[in-house]
Amino acid sequence: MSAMKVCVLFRPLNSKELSEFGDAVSVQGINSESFIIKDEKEQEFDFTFDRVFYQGSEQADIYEFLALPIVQGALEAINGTIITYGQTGAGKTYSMEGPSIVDCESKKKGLLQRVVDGLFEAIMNSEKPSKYTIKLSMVAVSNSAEALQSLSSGIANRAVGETRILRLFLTKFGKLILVDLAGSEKVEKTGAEGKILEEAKTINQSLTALGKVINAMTSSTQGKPTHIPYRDSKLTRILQDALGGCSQTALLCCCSPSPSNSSESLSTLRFGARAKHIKASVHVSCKEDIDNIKDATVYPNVDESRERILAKLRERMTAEDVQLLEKLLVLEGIFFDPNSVDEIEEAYEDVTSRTISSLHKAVEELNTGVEKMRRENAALKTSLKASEEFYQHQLERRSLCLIL
Ligand SMILES: Nc1ncnc2c1ncn2[C@@H]1O[C@H](COP(=O)(O)OP(=O)(O)OP(=O)(O)O)[C@@H](O)[C@H]1O
Repeated sequence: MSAMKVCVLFRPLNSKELSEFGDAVSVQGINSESFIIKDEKEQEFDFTFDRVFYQGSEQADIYEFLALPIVQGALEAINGTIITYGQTGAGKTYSMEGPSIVDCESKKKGLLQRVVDGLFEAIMNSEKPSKYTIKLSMVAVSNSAEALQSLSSGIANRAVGETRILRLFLTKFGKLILVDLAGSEKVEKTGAEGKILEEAKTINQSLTALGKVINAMTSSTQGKPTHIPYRDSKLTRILQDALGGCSQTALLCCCSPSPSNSSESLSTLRFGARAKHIKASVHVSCKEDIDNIKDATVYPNVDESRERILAKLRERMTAEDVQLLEKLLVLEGIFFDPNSVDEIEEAYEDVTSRTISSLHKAVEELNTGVEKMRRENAALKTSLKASEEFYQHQLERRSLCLIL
């Protein structure tokens, strides 16, 4: 089984598509996993995914297949990520949030509401609900309604068109990330100008970076470690855990079934097909990590959490290096929440990369210095040789005079 669960959703035809093409569709279902799609030239392409949700599918079915195992995993300390991908208007936000986060008919609730409800329900039904704390980016929330209200107001404050990333942290347990990616269509098709064009370009850059990461992860390397360019964009950095770490990830590729959008749908499906090939082997270390987390004792206060993080760093570095790193973090003005292992790791990564680049700079300077000294040395040798020849010549002349 692939490490990433990849599903496809075909939303219902919208009124524009219906008026232009009637009820014509480019998709022909084979079964719940496979279908055929025709491009503009009527060429057929067949695809198979973990599950295909055709027009008229229930939001509850998508949640149960795609997200429920991730919610259950979060309670078992496995990080989870759910991503919706596809062109503008393909149904990403509808799948994630339904028509509205709060005040939503229960049948139409999206993945977000169902994940939050599912999480609180599982916690309330657990033997010891008090051992769980849920944080929404860093704000503690105590029930589903409070969480959804905060998410709803947070979402209302975001610009339309950008990628929305929602993070839910279960302190001491898993972290859940829900990502509603920005539209994946080509910039030209949006007809964007000015500020919107600039925004579209940034979106394209982060989607390109995501594509590059997935390509790097799925390229055959014949046993050689491949460089995965996670740091190329904020999006791929945030998704680093989801794509390469100890995590369960689900990707919902949202498509229009209309022939008018077949080329964009095909590009979304090809992206999904590529993501499906991310090897399960990148998750091999997961089991051990999860067992370690499960076995770990509960750390009730900040000092103990900090100690746990430092202990983790000590495993990789000498005590002296850890002390230096602590000092460096303060000097560099990198502040972090001592409760969050992720943040300290990010800070650690930042310091490491900065240290590496200063080392690179120092090596470059040294090389320049060495080169300069080499040139000076060569020049000295040449002038020494010239002096030797001069004196030799003088000596020979004097000897000649003496003989004469
Ligand atoms: N499964 C669905 N059932 C009914 N209506 C849907 C469904 N999916 C999408 N729609 C409708 O299609 C329209 C566009 O959907 P949506 O806003 O989710 O697109 P999107 O992919 O998030 O676009 P953008 O990238 O612009 O955010 C909305 O009016 C939404 O109500």
